[in-house]
Amino acid sequence: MTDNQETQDAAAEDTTPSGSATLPLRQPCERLSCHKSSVCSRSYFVVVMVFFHVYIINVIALLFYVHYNSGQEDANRSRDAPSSGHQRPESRRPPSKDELQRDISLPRIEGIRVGHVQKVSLVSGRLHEMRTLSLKPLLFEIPGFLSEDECRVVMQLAQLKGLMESQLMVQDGQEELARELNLSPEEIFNLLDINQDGQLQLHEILTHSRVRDGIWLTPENLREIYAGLKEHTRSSKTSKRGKKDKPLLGFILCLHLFKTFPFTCQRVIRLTRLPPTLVDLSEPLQVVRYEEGGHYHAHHDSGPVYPETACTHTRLAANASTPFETYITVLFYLNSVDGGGETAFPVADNRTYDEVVRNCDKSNLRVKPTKGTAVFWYNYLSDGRGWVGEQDEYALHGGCMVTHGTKWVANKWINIDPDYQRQTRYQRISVSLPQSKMITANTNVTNIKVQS
Ligand SMILES: O=C(O)CCC(=O)C(=O)O
Ligand SMILES: [Fe+2]
Repeated sequence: MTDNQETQDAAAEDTTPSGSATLPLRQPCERLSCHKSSVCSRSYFVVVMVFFHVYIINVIALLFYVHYNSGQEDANRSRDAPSSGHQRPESRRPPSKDELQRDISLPRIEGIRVGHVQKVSLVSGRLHEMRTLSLKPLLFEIPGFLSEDECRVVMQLAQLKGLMESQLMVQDGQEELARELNLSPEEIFNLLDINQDGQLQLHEILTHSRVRDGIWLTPENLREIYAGLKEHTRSSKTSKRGKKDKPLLGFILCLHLFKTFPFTCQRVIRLTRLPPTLVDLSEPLQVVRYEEGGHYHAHHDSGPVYPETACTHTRLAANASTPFETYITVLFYLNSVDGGGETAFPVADNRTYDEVVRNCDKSNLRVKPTKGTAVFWYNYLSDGRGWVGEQDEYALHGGCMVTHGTKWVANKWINIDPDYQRQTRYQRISVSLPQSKMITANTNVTNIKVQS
């Protein structure tokens, strides 16, 4: 034994209670050659055992983590999966406690900085780009959100609906539009048959009974449509389109939207990352058409939605004392406008403007309408705890005057009651209602306003 070794062994025996204080003094090969009965080997044994246990615990924790996460992903996937064809959204079944908890939190997209582009997965097999247009309000632009075909169909359907508003019977000229939609009677039936049970319940027709703000089809109107449809469906197998089509054609436009918009709704959920229940229970799409000279003065969308003007589903919860607010606006451009028609945000990112803007040119930010593009913004700030805070004054916006051509847009307003308790109560009641009582109007074009 060398002097050096003796010194080191002495040091090893003179160890602290943990026994580890002397270990770094040894060379690795020397440590291995320690005698079994020495303090050194006992400390080693303890250290190795500790490491071993920590390792095992880590492995177990990792396995738990992987298991838990894959479960979450499955749940998310089934939640996010586009409702193919005629499937109803999952939210129709009563949610579990966990789902409810998740469904009442409000994630917010980060804007990062003006001009920042992030990829979003809205449809399978394709990524969309989402560009931050302003941070105040938090405003994004997504080119190509709707396809050309989708824009066309929404405009045609809205046109048909507009024409239908005066009467249910199809007039000359409307037939041409209806023919363009090219729907077979079976397709019409399918579109009506929301729950796909092969039968038409009255509530499936009632869902679309709102003609325009505050005006509903009468029970008599509905009975006529219902009778006409049954007759039509029966005769359609044997005869070609004939006179019987007529009462139906006016109605197609409401129904067809079921086919067109569930996907839009799904995309909005993916885009905003909001709980599906919330989007599902919000107002139906509203279509707006501006003729030349048409414009919309600067305003906030976040005004309350009162029962007289709220759509079917919001009527369930909204009453004069508990109005819902428009938390998010998603605005779709259905066509590119030949001249003017920009959506203006007069005070975006810079509160320099102190009067109601009448001149679009002076707005801080103007978005040019481009077919298929969607823009969306938050009308409310966050309260910092994941819930609705103050109304965002920067969300002031308007539609500039259309100088050439026509402008078509559609609004999807996502409604929320800023009162957390009321909102959660509302969601709980709505999602646990049986489907037949659940009034789902989330895919209905409700109105055409001409702003002039
Ligand atoms: O037409 C636009 O660009 C804006 C429309 C709008 O703000 C609205 O309909 O509330
Ligand atoms: Fe607006």
